[in-house]
Amino acid sequence: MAAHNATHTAPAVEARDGDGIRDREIRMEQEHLDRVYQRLEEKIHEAEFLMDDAAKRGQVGTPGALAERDAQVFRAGVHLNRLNSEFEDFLFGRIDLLLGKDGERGPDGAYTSVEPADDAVRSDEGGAPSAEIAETLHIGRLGVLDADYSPLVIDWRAPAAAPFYRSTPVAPGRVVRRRVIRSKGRRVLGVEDDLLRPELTATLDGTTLPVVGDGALMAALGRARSHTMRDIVASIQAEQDMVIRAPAASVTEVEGGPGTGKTAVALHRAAYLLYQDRRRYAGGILVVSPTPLLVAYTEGVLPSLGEEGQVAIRALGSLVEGEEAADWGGPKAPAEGADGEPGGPVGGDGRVYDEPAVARIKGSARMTKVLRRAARGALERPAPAAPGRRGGARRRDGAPQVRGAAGDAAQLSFEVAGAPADPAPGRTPAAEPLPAPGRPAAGPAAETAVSGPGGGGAGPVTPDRLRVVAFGRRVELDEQELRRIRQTALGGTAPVNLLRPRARRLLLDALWGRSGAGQRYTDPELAAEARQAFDEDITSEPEFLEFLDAWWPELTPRAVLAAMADEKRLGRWARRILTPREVRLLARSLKRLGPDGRGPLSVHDVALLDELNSVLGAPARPRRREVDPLDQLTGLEELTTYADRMSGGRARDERLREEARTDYAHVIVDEAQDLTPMQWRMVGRRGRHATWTVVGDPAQSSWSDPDEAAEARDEALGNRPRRRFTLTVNYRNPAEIAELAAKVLALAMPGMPAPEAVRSTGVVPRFVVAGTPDGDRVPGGGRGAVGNGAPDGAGAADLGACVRREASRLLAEVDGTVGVVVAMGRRAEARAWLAGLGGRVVALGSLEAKGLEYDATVVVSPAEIADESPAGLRVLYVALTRATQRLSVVSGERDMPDEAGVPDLLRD
Ligand SMILES: Nc1ncnc2c1ncn2[C@@H]1O[C@H](COP(=O)(O)OP(=O)(O)OP(=O)(O)O)[C@@H](O)[C@H]1O
Repeated sequence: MAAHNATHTAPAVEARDGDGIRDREIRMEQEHLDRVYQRLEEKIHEAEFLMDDAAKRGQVGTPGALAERDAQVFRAGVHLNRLNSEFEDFLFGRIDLLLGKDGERGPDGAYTSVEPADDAVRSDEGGAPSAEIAETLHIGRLGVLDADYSPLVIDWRAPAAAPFYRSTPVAPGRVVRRRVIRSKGRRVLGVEDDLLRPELTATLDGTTLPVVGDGALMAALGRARSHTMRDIVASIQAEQDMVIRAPAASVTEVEGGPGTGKTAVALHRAAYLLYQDRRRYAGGILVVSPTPLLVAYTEGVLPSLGEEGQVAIRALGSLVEGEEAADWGGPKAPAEGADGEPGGPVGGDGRVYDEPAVARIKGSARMTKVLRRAARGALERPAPAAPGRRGGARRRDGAPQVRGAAGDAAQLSFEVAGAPADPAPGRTPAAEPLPAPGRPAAGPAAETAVSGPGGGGAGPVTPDRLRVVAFGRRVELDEQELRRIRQTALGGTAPVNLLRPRARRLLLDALWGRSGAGQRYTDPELAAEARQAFDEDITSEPEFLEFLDAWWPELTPRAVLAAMADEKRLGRWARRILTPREVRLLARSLKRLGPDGRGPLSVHDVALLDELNSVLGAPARPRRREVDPLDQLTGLEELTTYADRMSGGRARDERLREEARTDYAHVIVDEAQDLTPMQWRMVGRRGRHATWTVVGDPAQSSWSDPDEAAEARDEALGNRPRRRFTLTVNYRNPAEIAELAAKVLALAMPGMPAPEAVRSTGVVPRFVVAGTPDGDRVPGGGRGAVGNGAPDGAGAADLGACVRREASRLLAEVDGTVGVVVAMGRRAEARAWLAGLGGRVVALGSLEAKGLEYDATVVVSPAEIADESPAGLRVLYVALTRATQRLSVVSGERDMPDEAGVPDLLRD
């Protein structure tokens, strides 16, 4: 077994005893747990009394009493909820401590000093050191004080609990013995001790301190895995505890290889921060995970730590309000059948997944500029391919002309004719002449005529002419002038949708200028009045608003993405930024969206939408009152009590706050190595004023350009000071599996140290070759492998049969889960291979395996996984490091296995 530098050491052997001592110790802990539950019950009664009392106060009826009642009900409700929670192991730890140096106690009743008093340890006559235990603390998920305020349980996040995690035999501080208590509900099942001062003869209440068990960490690591992650609160290791309790200020960066507990630590840190400063962090912590699968796997951890609903755990594809990527684990898109080409439509399994070449384009920081240009360019909408008659009473797309009412002070005439955004050189826009003004030149007179919106799913085409008859004169803004106005309005970097008022003003300026009306007034005040009336008349015409809607449409991010599916237009926007091939791939992939922008999104599309959201800006909207459908029916407001209304209002406020939240107090990024530059920009927008915890492993990155991503990461994190930590111990993989994975690490990132595995199972990985008879395998091939020679032209059927056999074998060997990891392109196939084997086995694409773990894994064709993308070797490293107990590697033809079945990539 590999040595490890974690804190749990082999306890002092002489202190061990048989089952008699164990049973006695369990009994003692049971008595303590009974006391804790008795106290909890008292607290529950207290809370219930409070609620009851508060309800009575409500009957008094004064507003002050009602508000007080609300506050009490709220507080008592929260309290009751927490106390009633079913904890699997409410109490899980205990430390026995020497007397503290200064003998002072903190608010929780525990001694505050970390170091022992000078006279805490005596030397007996023979020179053997001995000591009396001065303090015993029990550690649990919540703090519980006795009626006399002495601590029955210390919250695991309290400073007094830190020595439970931090003490090592090298620096034990005051801790003599650390005990992990295994309990379920109200029953203590077992205890596991570590002795941190084995040289000491310690006594508690006059009897020698016994030591029981083989160490809690190993017991925790050996447990079968389910489809959800467990908390590690009972066995957090010292180097992990340093991260969890790191001060929240600035940026905490954590690196560590597979299985070093990065995800676990990040989640425990969220719980710790809430404990430390609930006011600051409540509801304001965002945890970003790469996939919905990882979200589902981890989302039970915080509730198990007593923190429910305070922390938002979101997959990268779900960060934009109202949008969700139809990728793995996310909602399925309606399947259209895969066409096998990069960036093609939806895959056969209804999932939207961008091929690496497309993902690389969409994730690149270069997209920032392309999107900015696209958002401006998409204001112009080309006409449909076959133009109809234009001008006069008809638009060129054939939509009927609309006649509107004339204004009061001035009658105006508009004509709007659609035209392509990019007219062929030399084309002169033709328009029918407008009817002559219907009134004498003494006053402004005209009739109104404007083409209506419509024409194709993409909305109206861009009008290329605006004609107004005002003050008896025809005023016209032609295509060139309109374009000039648009360019002027677009100057600067303000969000496009917010520039509409500016564009409107520039249009009016131009019309006013052309009308020559300004010159008629020598008195500036009269001129200003006339101008105001002119503006009001024009802008009160619905036709003018229609023109504006068509000429400066309010753009949605999806509409802009859809516009980018036009390769020609995209080519213009991406000039000198993307290569023609990239333009082709990108446009092709965006064809998944219809002309109106509707359609399934990939996880990378979501980051593009978020960027567009900020480039476009949301126009201010009049607030709409929320109407209860019942009110609409009855016309009556439902009768509610003051408190009901208050709590309803509170719930609604909370919901609105949650929905609108884009800025968090703390952002935790898991698997940070995988964020593309565009995703960093998206996440960065959610933590502009936040402190950060960023955990990741560069060796597991599936992004092909780490330098570009690092730049975007720096930008998102800003110049806040950073505190760096490295985790070095692999708690997931046994040494036998870690050793094999290290070979791929050496290829993927030469010189990168692999984390040290903390345990060994004695079971070496199995190597199996598809297309060879299963029964012929010879145990004990290279490195203990099992192999049976080269493949005999293994096809997909052979591969499938072989994988199924391996999965069945592993299901019989382990109690928990089995993960079968294949190249992304084989996901649907792999699911079919495993059909009928039950819920313990899962098929995963290599990118989906990120962050997950299984009792056993089957890694299918390392060569296929490695060849799938430029980051393929790192992706393979991820696949090989998912197992907690057993690993089988199945090779196909491409893997070039040797006679022992070991594929080329995994040989020395
Ligand atoms: N101190 C600990 N006590 C018990 N189990 C632990 C401890 N630390 C980590 N583990 C376990 O090790 C496994 C790996 O942890 P985790 O998934 O957090 O690692 P990771 O560094 O995020 O891995 P990866 O980079 O591969 O995603 C989990 O099963 C976790 O519960």
